[in-house]
Amino acid sequence: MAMGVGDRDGELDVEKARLLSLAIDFGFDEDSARRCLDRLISLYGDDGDEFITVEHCGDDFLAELAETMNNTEEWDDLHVAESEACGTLTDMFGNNTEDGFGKDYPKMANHGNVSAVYSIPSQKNQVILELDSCSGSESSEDEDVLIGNQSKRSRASPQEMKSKGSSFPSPILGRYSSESAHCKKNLTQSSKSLISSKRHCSQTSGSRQKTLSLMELQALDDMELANIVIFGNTAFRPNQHQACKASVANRDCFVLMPTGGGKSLCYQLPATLKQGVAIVISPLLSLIQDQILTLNLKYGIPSTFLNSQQTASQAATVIAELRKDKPSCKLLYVTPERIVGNSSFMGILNVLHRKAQLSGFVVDEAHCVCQWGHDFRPDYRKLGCLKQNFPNVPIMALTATATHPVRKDILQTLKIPKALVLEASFDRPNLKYEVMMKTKEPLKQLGELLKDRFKNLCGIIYCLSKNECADVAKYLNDKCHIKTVYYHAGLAAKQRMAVQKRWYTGEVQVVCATIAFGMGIDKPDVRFVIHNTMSKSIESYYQESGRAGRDNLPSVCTVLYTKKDFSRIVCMLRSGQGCKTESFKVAMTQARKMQQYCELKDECRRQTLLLHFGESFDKVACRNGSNPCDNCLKASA
Ligand SMILES: Nc1ncnc2c1ncn2[C@@H]1O[C@H](COP(=O)(O)OP(=O)(O)OP(=O)(O)O)[C@@H](O)[C@H]1O
Ligand SMILES: [Mg+2]
Repeated sequence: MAMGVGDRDGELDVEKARLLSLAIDFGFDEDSARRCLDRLISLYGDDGDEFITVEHCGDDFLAELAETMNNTEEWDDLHVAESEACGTLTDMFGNNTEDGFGKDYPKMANHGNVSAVYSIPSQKNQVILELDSCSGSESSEDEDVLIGNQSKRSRASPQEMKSKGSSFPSPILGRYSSESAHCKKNLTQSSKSLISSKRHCSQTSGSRQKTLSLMELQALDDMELANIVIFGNTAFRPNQHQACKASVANRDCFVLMPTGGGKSLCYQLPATLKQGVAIVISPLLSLIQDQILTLNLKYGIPSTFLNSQQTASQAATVIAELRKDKPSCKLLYVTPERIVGNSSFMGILNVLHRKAQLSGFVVDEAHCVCQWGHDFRPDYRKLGCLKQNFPNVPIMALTATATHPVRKDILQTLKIPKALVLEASFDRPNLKYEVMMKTKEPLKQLGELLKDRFKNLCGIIYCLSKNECADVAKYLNDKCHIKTVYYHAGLAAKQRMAVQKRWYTGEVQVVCATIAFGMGIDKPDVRFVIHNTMSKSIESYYQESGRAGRDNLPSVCTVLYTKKDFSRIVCMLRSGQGCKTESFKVAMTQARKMQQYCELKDECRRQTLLLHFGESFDKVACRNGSNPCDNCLKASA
């Protein structure tokens, strides 16, 4: 039946009212929304019904509205951080080198003095393995091995372990032999410092300390031993051992673990034990930088990288290393662009494979494969070429953020349908989730929150834009006398490094940052993560808030929320996605879910987060746990 003019007018009014309330609900002001809507309707035709019959006109309207807002906030440009990350790596590894790892590597490795360059090891609590040599004899039969959470001062080499009766594959022994003398010396000194280090440990961490008898030591398999000796961990976390075993058995494997769950170990450890080189595909140079520094400087595992921003001679050095009969590097990090459509690199992989020196592929942050994921990288989509070209080389894919459809897509795209799927719970029981409505004076509210609840504690305050970072930090410093630094990709690389260092060393406890701060951040004792503006998706929120409490001690994740912030997110998404309507719509759907999380009145926030990743979770566990979310706390009051 044809629609009459009156019907159409009525429908248009209803639709206009719906769109206006949508805009208001998303935090836009009513006048701007009304002006924008009238303009759109007149653009679409005399009576405007062409506009309202367009599917998803709500998204189009919001996109248009976002553009008319002339938002002047400076969103962060992660590409800047990326190119500078490469600069840092190049500085460190480029100046030399016969072995492809840079002349500074052995020097820094021996002194363990990395904090001057980058702030990793001195912050790590757990890297140590000490032999209690009170007896004065290094090879004494009844010596125990003490492992625990202490600052890094000495480390036993696998040779030391072997002299105690354990077996260890020769490639490792060979590599560690140069460190042996250094380690032995430290070991004889260790008894003196043992008591003080025990005291230190009990003060700094709630983690267990454990003493292994020789019998226990001998019962360990190579992987368990490497976990202790090389990585300084007391034990495996859930699924790590299985993942390592799958890799050593050349089986494809898909590892799903929460942020900070310890995914890196799942491929770094087997790569160290296996013959040849593991190729690690990672999406960001800054992540690669972090990993390379940690592997070389902290664990002494030779690792290197190839990327498009290296000079020809730097790349040639790495390639020459790979062409050796037995390359000494154990892990080679590349961005996906290096693999996809790069025939010369494929040639190098072929040669490695023929020499039986290609130990496996690792696809880190594997959710980037997925088009509707939050960090889609088109070249990740083409990584199916790995299995096609090297069907017998195992692939390990890892991610912290994957809903069920995303997981399926990852396995399909990488062509590893039969991969062993290792899925740990995404729950982080030590994190308390809460949302607070912003008051009329949100900065004052933030200052009071920090003073009342997080005094002298280390934390991150996430902001949406560069200006917001600087403004919030200024307010906290000037008005609240809380020492605060800020960090975004617009700062020069040197400034960013300096900020990170001040925060890592505890000189400053609070950092206001955009999402540029976080890639590779691995500080164990972050006690709070406050979102001064909500994240753009649940996935991003889970990842950002997940930087709290990596030491498993209680920590708080707070969102300060107001509807108006959602309109800022829409503006950001609009300017970020440009005219790509489809991706804008996907991004909007994700942002709406985040908004729903913020607006939950009674539902358990932990359950909502986990449900988003397809994990069913009984909210009673949150309510009865030691860190219930704000809604569960309210319910049990
Ligand atoms: N078995 C273990 N025992 C103690 N600490 C561990 C263990 N495994 C990993 N860790 C530590 O946990 C921290 C987080 O590890 P890692 O960076 O691998 O996490 P991730 O799962 O890759 O996190 P993200 O999702 O943020 O990338 C690191 O400091 C690492 O040294
Ligand atoms: Mg990781």
